[in-house]
Amino acid sequence: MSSPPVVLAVAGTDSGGAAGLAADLATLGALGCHGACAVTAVTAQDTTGVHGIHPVPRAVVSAQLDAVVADLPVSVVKTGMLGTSAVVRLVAERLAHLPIVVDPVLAATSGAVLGDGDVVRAYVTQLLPRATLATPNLDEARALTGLDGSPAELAARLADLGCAVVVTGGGEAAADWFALPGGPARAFEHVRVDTSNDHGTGCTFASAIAAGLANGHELDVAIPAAAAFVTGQLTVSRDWDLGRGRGPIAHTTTTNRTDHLEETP
Ligand SMILES: Nc1ncnc2c1ncn2[C@@H]1O[C@H](COP(=O)(O)OP(=O)(O)O)[C@@H](O)[C@H]1O
Ligand SMILES: Cc1ncc(COP(=O)(O)OP(=O)(O)O)c(N)n1
Repeated sequence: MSSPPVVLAVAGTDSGGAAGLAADLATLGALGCHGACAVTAVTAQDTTGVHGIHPVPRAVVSAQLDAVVADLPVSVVKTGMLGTSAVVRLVAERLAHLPIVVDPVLAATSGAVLGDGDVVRAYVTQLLPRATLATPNLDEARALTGLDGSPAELAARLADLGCAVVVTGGGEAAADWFALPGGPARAFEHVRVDTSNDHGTGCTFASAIAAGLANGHELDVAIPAAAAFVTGQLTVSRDWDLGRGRGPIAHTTTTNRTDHLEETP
């Protein structure tokens, strides 16, 4: 049997298991990839919000990147919460030879700040010009551009930094806006799931795109396929009742596998 493609997720942890590395590794595994990881921050987080953030020192993030890249054939890098401008610069310097999908995490849905002004500047000047794709939501696109335009305008403006961009349309919108450098944005429309169990959608979406690229697909295939994956997982968790806040998008598979239990004597 051939080995799966390897995707390196560089991101923070969510103790509630909805967003961050929990979402990344579950999504990568579900989509046929081996997920390696470098932890950038530990958050005390649940469905109601972020209660504490502990950034991992740059040297410890660096050691994790070195260990993975020296040993595993990484095809694609996916970044989530990087936490500090030093870690944004580190990723830009150390991993620029690989395709990078950047989810520029600046805030959680609850409003908690996961990246400050220095982090925004480091994304704009260091990482986005070296990235393959960035996947900001509308608030993150506004913070990165300093503008208050439409999702299409912001996608096109951000793409001028040198990478492809998808401005995601959570909330009421059922479209994501995709732009390549120098071109206008176009919409990828998809079905909207009516649910409040949507914590972790951004991480799941970006990881699913990274898995699509690692499996050999182009962006214009990987992006709508990732949106379809998110829609499917939101449908699985639509009626769940987990936690007191915005519940997790499903990271389970749609089938409940029990065959391994039946084989146990
Ligand atoms: N209720 C929903 N139904 C279907 N797709 C959704 C829904 N909410 C978000 N998405 C999709 O999930 C992906 C991540 O978007 P978004 O939720 O905006 O990211 P973030 O979690 O970073 O704010 C996008 O493809 C977006 O269109
Ligand atoms: C540790 C950590 N990383 C990223 C996020 C943001 O998650 P995302 O899926 O982009 O968005 P929300 O689910 O918060 O809307 C996070 N909360 N924690």
